[in-house]
Amino acid sequence: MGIEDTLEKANIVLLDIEGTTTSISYVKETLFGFIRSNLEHYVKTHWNDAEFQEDLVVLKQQAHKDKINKVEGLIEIPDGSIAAVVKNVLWQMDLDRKTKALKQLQGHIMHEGYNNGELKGHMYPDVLPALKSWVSKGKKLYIYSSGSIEAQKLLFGHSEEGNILELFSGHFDTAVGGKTDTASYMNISNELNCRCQDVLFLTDVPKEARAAKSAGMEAVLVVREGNAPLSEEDKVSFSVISSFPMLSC
Ligand SMILES: CSCCC(=O)C(=O)COP(=O)(O)O
Ligand SMILES: [Mg+2]
Repeated sequence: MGIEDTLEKANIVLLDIEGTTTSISYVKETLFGFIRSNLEHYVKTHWNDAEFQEDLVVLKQQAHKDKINKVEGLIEIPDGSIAAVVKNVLWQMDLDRKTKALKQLQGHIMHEGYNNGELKGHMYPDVLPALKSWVSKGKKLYIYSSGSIEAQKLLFGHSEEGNILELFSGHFDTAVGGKTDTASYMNISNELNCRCQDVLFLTDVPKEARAAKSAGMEAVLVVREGNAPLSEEDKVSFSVISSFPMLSC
């Protein structure tokens, strides 16, 4: 099967963000840099907000789980300690953890940056024209990212190219499961009421591509400047593209 047939066969395109639509440096340096710089101030000024109190409950639940699992380096969160919350979040960010607790709070902190114009979601220049063309051909587009659905909507709702949310038919985050778990892709196909074979998943991470493929989806690896290099085995196992139009007929 040629690479163009891969897109032709799929009714649904499921897209990863970091390393696929958007540079890793935007996520790691700009977005996470904004969160690191604003974290302490955010925690202090939102401490009594209902939304932050909910985030705190989830952070504490995660810390409790980490304690039971003897996670190395864990920063515990005693009641009322702003400093411990900040340290715990920075520790999780240093490890690039994908916990619900971290991603939920990150989404809430970045909200302010997108709303005041300090943050604009990065997209590679080939992404928007390709997405428009795929939608015009009847494809349905969905996002699946470790970033919370709220963070996904902020990025594409305040992108460098404007609000492009209308191109997407829906969003998934780790509420359906982790991105390297096969079951997550089955959960997505169940939620979309489609067969896994109808879905093409685009990602930069071979483990995610393997999980999607094990579920029965088609998966294509995306290489972008700054992404981790692919192994020879990955290059043999998957089609590899360096820009989205490489999939279009
Ligand atoms: C939605 S923007 C923030 C992305 C993020 O938090 C992250 O961990 C990247 O995850 P992805 O699954 O898009 O590689
Ligand atoms: Mg990625």
